[in-house]
Amino acid sequence: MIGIEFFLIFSVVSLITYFFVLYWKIKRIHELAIKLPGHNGLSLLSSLHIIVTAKRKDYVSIVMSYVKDEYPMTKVWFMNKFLILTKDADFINKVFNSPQTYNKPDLFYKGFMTSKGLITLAGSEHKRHRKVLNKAFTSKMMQRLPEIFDEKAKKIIGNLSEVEDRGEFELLNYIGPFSLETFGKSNLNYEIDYHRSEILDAYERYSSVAADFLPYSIIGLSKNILSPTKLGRRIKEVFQKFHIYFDDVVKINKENENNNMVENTAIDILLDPNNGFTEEEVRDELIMMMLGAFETSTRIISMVLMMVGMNKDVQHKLVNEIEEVYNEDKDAKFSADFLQKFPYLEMVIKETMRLFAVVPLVARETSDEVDINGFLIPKNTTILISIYAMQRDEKYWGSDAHLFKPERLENGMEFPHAWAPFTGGSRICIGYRYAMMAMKVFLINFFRTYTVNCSQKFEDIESEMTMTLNFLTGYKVGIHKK
Ligand code: HEM
Repeated sequence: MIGIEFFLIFSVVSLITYFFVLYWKIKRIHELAIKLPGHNGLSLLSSLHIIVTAKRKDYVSIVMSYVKDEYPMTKVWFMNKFLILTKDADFINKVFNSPQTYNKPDLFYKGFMTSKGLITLAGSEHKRHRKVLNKAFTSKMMQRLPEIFDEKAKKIIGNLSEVEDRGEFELLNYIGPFSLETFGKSNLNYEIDYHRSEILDAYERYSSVAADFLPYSIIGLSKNILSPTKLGRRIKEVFQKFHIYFDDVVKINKENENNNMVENTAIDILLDPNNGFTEEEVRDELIMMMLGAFETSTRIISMVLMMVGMNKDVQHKLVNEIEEVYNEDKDAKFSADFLQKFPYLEMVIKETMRLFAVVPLVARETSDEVDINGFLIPKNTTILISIYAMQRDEKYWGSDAHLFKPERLENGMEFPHAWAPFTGGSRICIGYRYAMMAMKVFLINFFRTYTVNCSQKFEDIESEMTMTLNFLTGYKVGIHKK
């Protein structure tokens, strides 16, 4: 009897102590959180309710409904974890540039992705990797890219002849090879054959497990905890496939050390012993770079073709711009300078990326208390940045913010920080200029050969938000030879 009483008293005292320590730890966070503007936001119960009941396709509208216009942030409590959600351009710009908001939260990134690549690395390790890898993306390195992009674009456009004048077809199957094969040739010194490559199978499995894992990551679970479950085993299998593939790419590069196509590509830099990367770091960087490059570029090119296919006036203007440039010089070769001659094309791409932020939500974690535009944000706060909501905010883009109108960019942007599909600051996408160049080269080649039509109505597009934004309604267009 005494034993049970003692046990009960001990348990109650332990619980009280536990909650007291927890409370003490987060007291300061609470004190600061209360002073931040806005209503107190989501409680634990409402956060849980959303996570349990929401479908993936609802995530976009849920985020949109919680980023309020009247406040620069929405507060969310999850257990003892404090999060803020924001779409405020000035606030976001400061977050991208503050040393105290340099790191990523555990949420999705560390719990799921590989740990030694740029997307997840923290602090000085990230800085070291980034400084070295930046060398693969300098202006000098960019000069060799248009030729590779042009060769691959012409190959894909050749393949498109099998679907020309045959009604609408799914674009991703044709654009995917362009993004993946250019990535292989320019970053891995490796010719990937999209249709025969195991990497595609691994990638498709990855997309599916990443989406399934998302709700678990929000409640703080990592792939290690899930390892005994079916999902855990699927995740392990996907990463094993990536490892086998990239180990092979590394092996081939090492064997061909002396006859590399180009020096200083990403893989050359990673394998250079002077840079001191471990085997695991090399592999993780390659996986992350591929994940960063492939889906994003494929989706944006496809989205641009759909937008142009829906807007005859835009197509007319775009084709005119391209024809005028080539009328002046029929045999013009692609180069960074040459690509400057297509300002309307750039507007069309940027407007598509504004409406459809392919990475809709990014996150940072405060490593210390930090003043962001006059608001003191507590240490260990997760800042969720809704690029999607910011890029559709009427405050920055006017009452027609929800419409596709490349002309709005004619005289530059009134609020340049409100356009951030590659984010900003020191963790801005490393492939920003690479991606813009690749997309331009592909689209110029495309519009010299084909016209495009898309019967879908803009307002009927349904999107889902996982790690990237995806059109649930597909990416269908028809094409006609000019
Ligand atoms: C349209 C195409 C692309 C878009 C929209 C895009 C967007 C992004 C975004 C939003 C981030 C996250 C930055 C952050 O958390 O602040 C990112 C990071 C990254 N992207 Fe891209 N990306 C694209 C293409 C590429 C390409 C072509 C490559 C490689 C060749 C690439 C490699 C990376 C890497 C390695 C990172 C991590 C950078 C770091 O944390 O230092 N991306 N990208």
